[in-house]
Amino acid sequence: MDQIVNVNEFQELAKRALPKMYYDFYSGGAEDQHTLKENVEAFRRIMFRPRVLVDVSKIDMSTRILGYPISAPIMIAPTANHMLAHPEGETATAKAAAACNTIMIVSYMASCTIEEVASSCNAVRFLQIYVYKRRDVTAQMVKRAEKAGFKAIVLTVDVPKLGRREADIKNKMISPQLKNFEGLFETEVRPSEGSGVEAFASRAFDASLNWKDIEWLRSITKLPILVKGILTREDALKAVEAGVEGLVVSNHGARQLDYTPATITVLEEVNLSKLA
Ligand SMILES: Cc1cc2nc3c(=O)[nH]c(=O)nc-3n(C[C@H](O)[C@H](O)[C@H](O)COP(=O)(O)O)c2cc1C
Ligand SMILES: CCCCC(=O)C(=O)O
Repeated sequence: MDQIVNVNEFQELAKRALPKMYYDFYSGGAEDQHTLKENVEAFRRIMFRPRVLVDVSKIDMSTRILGYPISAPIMIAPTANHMLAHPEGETATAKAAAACNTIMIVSYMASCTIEEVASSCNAVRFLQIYVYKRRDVTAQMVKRAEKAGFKAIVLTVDVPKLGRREADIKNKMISPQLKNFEGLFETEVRPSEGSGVEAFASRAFDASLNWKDIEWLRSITKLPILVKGILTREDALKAVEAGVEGLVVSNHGARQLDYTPATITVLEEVNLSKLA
């Protein structure tokens, strides 16, 4: 770790350290993985236009998200199953967020419980949620997050069905039972063929989720609501109409629908300050 000088080097180290099934789950995209490549390539096409002889002896990149100060406009996106990579799981990620003065969005599919993450440090935390057909289970998670001092709910809206992740299908990827749902809901599914994560998602996720359900979410929580997975101006406008407190423009790291544009390329289209 001491030898790392470029963040991209982490990927090669992770490949060496992790079982193939888990490395493929973390690093893979859906279908042809066209959008996965585009997410990187589109960033590469953006070049700097440097201006010189400006006093940069003091730089302040801090900003605020929902009123919470963060040291730079970088937050931790919700990602499932951190314990597949490290025994401390999301509690270690939360400590890193606290050390960097940023916000962690804890995944609904986290390996550690909401309460474990909350008591590990004082990072500002939001909870990402999926909506299960068993709405009572989702409602319970939201209540637990409120009680544990989470500051917002991030509703991920781009998984009506799990993306077709071909590596997970080939590896017969199994995600171990998630502690948050112990005694409530079985999350470890072992199909005889294909991806256990996909089999779980099609059993659990509510594919009927739609804009009206923002009202349902509003009725069960006082926390601010962010919608994650917007890629078009039309949907950004609908989210504003639905009265949410924020949007996360995202193609889910190319893990959902393939052949969507790279997220960075739609930011301008979705720019809220330009929405009329
Ligand atoms: C291994 C992995 C697991 C993920 N799990 C979740 C998840 O549980 N919930 C979610 O909303 N997004 C999940 N994502 C998507 C990320 O939150 C994020 O959208 C993606 O890494 C791309 O970043 P961007 O949205 O900032 O472009 C996951 C991504 C990866 C790589
Ligand atoms: C069953 C959902 C898995 C978490 C997720 O959102 C992802 O892997 O992208």
